[in-house]
Amino acid sequence: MSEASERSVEQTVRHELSGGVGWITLDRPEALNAIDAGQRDRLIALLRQASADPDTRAVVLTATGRGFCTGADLRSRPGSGPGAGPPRPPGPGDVARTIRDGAQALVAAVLDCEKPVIAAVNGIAAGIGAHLALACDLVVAAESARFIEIFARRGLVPDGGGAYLLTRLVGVHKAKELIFLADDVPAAEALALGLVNRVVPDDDLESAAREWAERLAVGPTRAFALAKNLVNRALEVDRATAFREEADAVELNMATDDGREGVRAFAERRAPEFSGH
Ligand SMILES: CCCCCCCCCCCCC/C=C/C(=O)SCCNC(=O)CCNC(=O)[C@H](O)C(C)(C)COP(=O)(O)OP(=O)(O)OC[C@H]1O[C@@H](n2cnc3c(N)ncnc32)[C@H](O)[C@@H]1OP(=O)(O)O
Repeated sequence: MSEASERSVEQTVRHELSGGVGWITLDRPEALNAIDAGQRDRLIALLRQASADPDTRAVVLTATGRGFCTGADLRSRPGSGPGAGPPRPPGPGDVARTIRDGAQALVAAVLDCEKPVIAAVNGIAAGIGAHLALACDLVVAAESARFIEIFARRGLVPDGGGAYLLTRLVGVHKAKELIFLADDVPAAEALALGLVNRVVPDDDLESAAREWAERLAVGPTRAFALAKNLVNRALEVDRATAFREEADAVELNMATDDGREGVRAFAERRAPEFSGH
């Protein structure tokens, strides 16, 4: 039985809402926060709930110990309890379905979350764990953090949007280098590559993530959601589509309370009070 299955998924994937910020914390440090299917599914559920919850204005994704997330838990097998027989070999399409419904759904839950998601990377981010961090809107890394596109070490094809994310973040040649060579990328190099926004001393990670998250949590939440979607789509659509969707987003936002509050506050020479609606 994997350690994960001895503790509840609520214990190993913790959630706390504080000051409008939803904190999601992976807490299985003894396995460097590798995730099994249950933990993956809880992460997806929490991100989807955060997206819909009006009291959640921003999300921070972090972990305990020296691992942020080292990808799929390669030691836990579904139904691998005592007396379980040998694993059934996957049938045709089974693995592709697992990837679609699992790793890809997890990364999509981050990209589609209608709240800003900050990754506070406390340590090693490997495999789908790296993609979980890199899919976030803002990435703050501890100096000791490192990113590993580790799949090639396991003879695997990157999944969970690895090629999609890396190519957009660092370009074709560097993406192929990271995928083919699977070398560790220390935080400072990740910053130089544009994989992360900030690198801070390990002890300052939580406060740095909290500072950004609390600023976002009092900002124009709907405008952030609309802008996030425009940026996410910017590399996929042509200019005409991008300009049309931008104009539609501006019009949508002007119909929100915050879309009017910002300009009104400026005219009245006072600080805006954004409600998030
Ligand atoms: C979305 C996931 C759903 C999961 C569903 C089931 C999965 C089925 C497999 C199908 C996979 C499809 C999707 C794949 C996604 C991936 O992410 S594939 C990549 C998987 N991850 C890895 O290959 C990383 C494995 N870990 C390492 O290579 C090393 O630990 C490290 C990251 C390079 C760090 O090395 P080091 O600092 O030397 O620490 P260690 O001593 O190796 O590790 C400390 C303990 O943590 C345990 N551990 C680390 N990573 C994992 C892991 N991924 N799974 C399980 N356990 C892990 C490690 O075993 C050590 O434990 P102990 O031996 O008990 O001390």
